[in-house]
Amino acid sequence: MSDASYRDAIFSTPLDRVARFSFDEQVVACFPDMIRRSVPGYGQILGMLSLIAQRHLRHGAHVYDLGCSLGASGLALAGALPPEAFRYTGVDLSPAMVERTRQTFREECPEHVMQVEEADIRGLDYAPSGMIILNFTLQFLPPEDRNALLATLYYALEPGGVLVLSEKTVDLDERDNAWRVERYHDFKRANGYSDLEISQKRTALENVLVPDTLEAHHARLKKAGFARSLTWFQYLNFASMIAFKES
Ligand SMILES: C[S@@+](CC[C@H](N)C(=O)[O-])C[C@H]1O[C@@H](n2cnc3c(N)ncnc32)[C@H](O)[C@@H]1O
Ligand SMILES: O=C(O)C(=O)C[C@]1(C(=O)O)C=C[C@@H](O)C=C1
Repeated sequence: MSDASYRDAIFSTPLDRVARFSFDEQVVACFPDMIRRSVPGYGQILGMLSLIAQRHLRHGAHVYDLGCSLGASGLALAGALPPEAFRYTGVDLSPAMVERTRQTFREECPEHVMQVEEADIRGLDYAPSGMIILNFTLQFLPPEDRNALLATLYYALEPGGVLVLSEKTVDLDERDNAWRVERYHDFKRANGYSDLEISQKRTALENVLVPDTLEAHHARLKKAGFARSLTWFQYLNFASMIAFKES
């Protein structure tokens, strides 16, 4: 079955050398379990994406899901909106993710228009769209590439379009940051991860997932052209923002 998922045990045994985190086949095989146990509020964010689409999306508009992984956002939209309500393009750089997601969409929502492209989101020729989703993807781009991508996305959005940006975040204040990170590690422990798994994953993500502050995100969105953006969800050091293109 295409949605079969194994329990994430990637960092459960001591590794001589912890390699940089990458979205390879090992991660793909346990990704649904990994993201559900590692991202506070992940399910709630997915649920809200379809409510946001129902409110903001022009009938029949195009939706991009950038860094779509296994297409969870696409499945959420297809579960809530009829086939004629939107056309979806998921984009991901990982061949293993793309292959599996194409199969999932064929099996789970054959009536909906669901495309998946294997590409780098920094080099795409974007079609006009009503909604663009960046669900925990911008954090994996080199920081120097983030402004240009958001400016491109601003131009790709139709008037009245929305960008939803979910990210792991940091606090400028060291004590606040430490408190959030410690409670995040408690959250992971409560979800069955050991101290070894938490620490080895942290090492693997160093300089791979580079988080920004919420203030930096909103400033970047403004610079990209969005006159208005707000944080609609926050749970510890994970947040989701929405930015509006004026109609
Ligand atoms: C944390 S996952 C995203 C989770 C997914 N959006 C969800 O909601 O389930 C980040 C994804 O971004 C993809 N990615 C990272 N850099 C990328 C790039 N430059 N272009 C396209 N995809 C990229 C990775 O392959 C990975 O699948
Ligand atoms: O496990 C962590 O520390 C995370 O930051 C979670 C996180 C993410 O935020 O993208 C990191 C890598 C995987 O893609 C899934 C979730």
